[in-house]
Amino acid sequence: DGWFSELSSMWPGQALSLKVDKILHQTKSDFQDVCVFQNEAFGNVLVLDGVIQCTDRDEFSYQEMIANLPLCSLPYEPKKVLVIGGGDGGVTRELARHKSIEVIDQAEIDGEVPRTSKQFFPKMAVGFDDPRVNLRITDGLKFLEECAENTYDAIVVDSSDPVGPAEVLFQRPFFESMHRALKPGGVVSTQGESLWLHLELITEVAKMCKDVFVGGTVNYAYTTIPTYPSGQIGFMLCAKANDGEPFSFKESRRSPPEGLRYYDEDVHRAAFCLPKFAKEALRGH
Ligand SMILES: NCCCN[C@H]1CC[C@H](NCCCN)CC1
Repeated sequence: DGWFSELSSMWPGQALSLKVDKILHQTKSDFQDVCVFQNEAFGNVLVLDGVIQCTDRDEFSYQEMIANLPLCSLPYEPKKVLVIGGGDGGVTRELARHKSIEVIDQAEIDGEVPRTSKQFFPKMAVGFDDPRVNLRITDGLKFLEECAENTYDAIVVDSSDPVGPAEVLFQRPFFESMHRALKPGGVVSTQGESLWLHLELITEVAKMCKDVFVGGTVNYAYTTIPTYPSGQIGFMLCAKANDGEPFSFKESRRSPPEGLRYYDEDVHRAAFCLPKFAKEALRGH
């Protein structure tokens, strides 16, 4: 039997390998290679351009955290949220657990991803079945530039890495368009890469976010997830200023929805406890 190794210039000299029990799907969309294979340890594995996106066994860690760290930090009930990316549907599933939400808009650039997820990851694609979800196959940056200001309580950016279609989602114009689209006090949660692999990038993004979210709050948090390089991944969390109202992501203010397996209040607090080398880098000294 063959093995899949996640070789990438983004993490030189290292690569997670997973045994390929069976290749279930392989295609090339307008944007990227799409592959699904079966692995005895993690179930179905989704790979885009050779990079692991999610697996049956551990996807809940990332999806629950990227959605609940921002939403449970809000001091009020969110009504309108936006997902950029997230074509596998997992983040949408987690947002839909929040009953106060009335509208979940979603902009995913590659229609092949939801199509593939519906066929091979039904437990994630279930997110798209919720009547509040408006999935559009479109470029997230363009979607944001066209949406009215002060529209969303929360925006979740479930992106791939800053190589390929998602590169623009790590740059200033994109964060400025999110800031404009958020209501005062609104929050953003983005796929924020790993402290062990991309601390310089994370530090640059954090600095840029503090400039864009002037008067607001920017924090980095992380979760453990075995199938991402270094076994963990982080989230950049930004809150738009709201008339000088104090705000912090570090305490959850709303109780978590039912049915979670990773996120709770303790995990919320712990997610912001960074190792010394990262704290110092992010504090800018
Ligand atoms: N909805 C799940 C998709 C999550 N996106 C992935 C997050 C991890 C990333 N590689 C790991 C990067 C190394 N820090 C690929 C996209």
